[in-house]
Amino acid sequence: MFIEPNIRNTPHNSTGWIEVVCGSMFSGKTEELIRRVKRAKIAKQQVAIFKPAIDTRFHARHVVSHNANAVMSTPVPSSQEILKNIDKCDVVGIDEAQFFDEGIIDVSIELANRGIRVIVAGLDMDFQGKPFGPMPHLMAVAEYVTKVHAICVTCGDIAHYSHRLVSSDEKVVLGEQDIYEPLCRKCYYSDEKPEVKVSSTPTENVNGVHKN
Ligand SMILES: Nc1ncnc2c1ncn2[C@@H]1O[C@H](COP(=O)(O)OP(=O)(O)O)[C@@H](O)[C@H]1O
Ligand SMILES: Cc1cn([C@H]2C[C@H](O)[C@@H](COP(=O)(O)O)O2)c(=O)[nH]c1=O
Ligand SMILES: [Zn+2]
Repeated sequence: MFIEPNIRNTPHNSTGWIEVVCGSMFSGKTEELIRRVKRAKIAKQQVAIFKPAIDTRFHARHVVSHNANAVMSTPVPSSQEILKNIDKCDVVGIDEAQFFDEGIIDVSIELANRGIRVIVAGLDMDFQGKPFGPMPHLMAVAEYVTKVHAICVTCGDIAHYSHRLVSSDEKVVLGEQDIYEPLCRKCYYSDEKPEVKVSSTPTENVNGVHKN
């Protein structure tokens, strides 16, 4: 379990840093982000949480985990909006970071250089097993990287991949268990993995984002 190196910014350790929490879908990234943020609040720290505006699956103004744990957040259309929405705060949480533009890297560095603890959660890989958006760069510049894992729905092993169950080559297709399942390496690369369903017609298309 991740233990905060300096939970309190005393005059002796008033430096910022970047933490990345990454893994497949259902691996507990959001739960871990919420856990860290709640502990910061218990330590009477000022916390601000952001998520990309396209991610409205559960709630527009909350970051919500798959087991219904939730904290208030500000949806923003771009990474620059995070800087505009920061007042006085000690900790900034960013969920679904894979959906942000590349500017999220400099924004995270800028915040950490200002003395803020930045906690970034996101998918390390897309459904094809390719690095997702700004995540690899964020992992490189972070002081701390935590990889979390789901349970493979086929064999019960540790899952590292998000297998898409509908046929679409779009990088971004928002969805849940109906569209994705977490698989371990062996099951993901197996020829016997569950067949991809014929593409369903997207019900919504916001800025090129399909929402099934
Ligand atoms: N196959 C699975 N493996 C692990 N957790 C799962 C699985 N399917 C559903 N869950 C639920 O998902 C929760 C994690 O949700 P969440 O933090 O939102 O994950 P993430 O943000 O990584 O998608 C777990 O605590 C568990 O209740
Ligand atoms: C693998 C993969 C996922 N997505 C989408 C599906 C969900 O809406 C989010 C991930 O949410 P979670 O909090 O990690 O469960 O991302 C996508 O658009 N493209 C992909 O390849
Ligand atoms: Zn497996």
